[in-house]
Amino acid sequence: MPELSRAEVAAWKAAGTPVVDLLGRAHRLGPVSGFRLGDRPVVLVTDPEAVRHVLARHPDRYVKRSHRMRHLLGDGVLTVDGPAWRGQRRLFQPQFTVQGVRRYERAMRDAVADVARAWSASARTGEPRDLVADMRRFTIDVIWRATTGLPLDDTTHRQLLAAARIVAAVAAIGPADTADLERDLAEVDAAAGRAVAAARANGDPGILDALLDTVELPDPDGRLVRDNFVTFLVAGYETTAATLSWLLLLLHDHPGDREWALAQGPAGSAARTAAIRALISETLRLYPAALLLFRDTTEDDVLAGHRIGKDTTVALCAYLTHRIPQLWPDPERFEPRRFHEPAPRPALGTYYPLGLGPRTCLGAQFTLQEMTLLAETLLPAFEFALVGERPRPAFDITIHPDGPLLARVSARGE
Ligand code: HEM
Repeated sequence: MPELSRAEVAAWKAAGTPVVDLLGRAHRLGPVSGFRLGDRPVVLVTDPEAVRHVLARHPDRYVKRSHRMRHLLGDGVLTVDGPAWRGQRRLFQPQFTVQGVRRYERAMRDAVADVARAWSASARTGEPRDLVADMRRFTIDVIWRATTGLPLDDTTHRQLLAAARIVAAVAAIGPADTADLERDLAEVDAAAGRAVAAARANGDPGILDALLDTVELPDPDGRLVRDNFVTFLVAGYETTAATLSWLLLLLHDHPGDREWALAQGPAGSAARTAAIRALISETLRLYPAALLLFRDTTEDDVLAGHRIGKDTTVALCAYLTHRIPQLWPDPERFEPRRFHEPAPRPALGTYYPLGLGPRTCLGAQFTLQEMTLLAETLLPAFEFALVGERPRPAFDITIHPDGPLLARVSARGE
């Protein structure tokens, strides 16, 4: 297998450039390539056939092992593997189908209405807003409401933002300050405790109900329900907020595409929804929020004609697959019509912002629905003009804007 030399990896480290540069160098060697991080061999996979092999055809040979986020997420559905994972996934699955997520639509619409109210107020005063902060608050609000039935209050918002600091600290290469980590964990746990209590008291259906009602997965100390609340928060808020921030920035730069989507049909029509979904799909192609998916091999295998040994770490990078010109002509261009009929659906393994195979994103329909509802409400009602510096992509655990997206919002009539 083609491999980056230790000298090339050392040169990348010395240059201090983002990890995506290292990945890009390895990717140029071939569709499956290797490099070493310290003593650890890593195989980078970007080729669609190999992506299918790892994620969809042989998930038993390529498994999730010890997760860096275990300290924060505990034994929730994202981190565990084997029978423990299967039991939780089976329990939650019905709530996250296209039908299942309809039960959270009111929570989502109420959260969208709060954003629209805040934007209307800013449109009247002309005060710029940070749209990244707005999208973060919105996505936390949706998860909070879908769990508890209550709107997000400022204390809870502040406490749950601590989860993002923990994720960043664990992902950072240097040693984290454990005192800060423990303090942040206590903040998250305080809010998680209130979420679970409110979920138990709430008569409406919520995302934790499957666990609260079950006898299949006993949870006497309430740990599993806490772990899954934090899992849904961490898996669902920064990823969705980053995607919505990129969507707003891309539409700011490509106003013609926004007008195209709105012109496909009147408000509430299936035709308009399909076009808005195409805007979202193309945003997820250019900025698939989860930068890398990791798996470990349980046995020797042959991947794209290369032998790889047991206990090798495999990293899949949708960001690089989504920019292969042979798969995606003119890949850097924002072109939502790639995802709009009569365009064919992308072949399996060429497009996987939400993963693939049995461990595909549990919240896929949930996130698509919340993003669509937000876009359907805000795009026809507001214009926004950037003020200040334009954020660039930061490549951490997620691909997110590296700073605020300051914009002046104004009302527009449809
Ligand atoms: C744009 C937003 C989102 C993106 C890009 C995204 C992406 C992903 C990806 C790529 C995976 C697969 C990870 C792997 O194979 O290793 C995943 C898994 C997961 N996601 Fe999402 N996600 C998003 C939103 C959400 C939301 C809103 C929720 C919850 C409400 C959620 C819950 C989960 C869970 C629980 C898993 C683990 C599933 C399992 O292992 O069985 N995600 N997500």
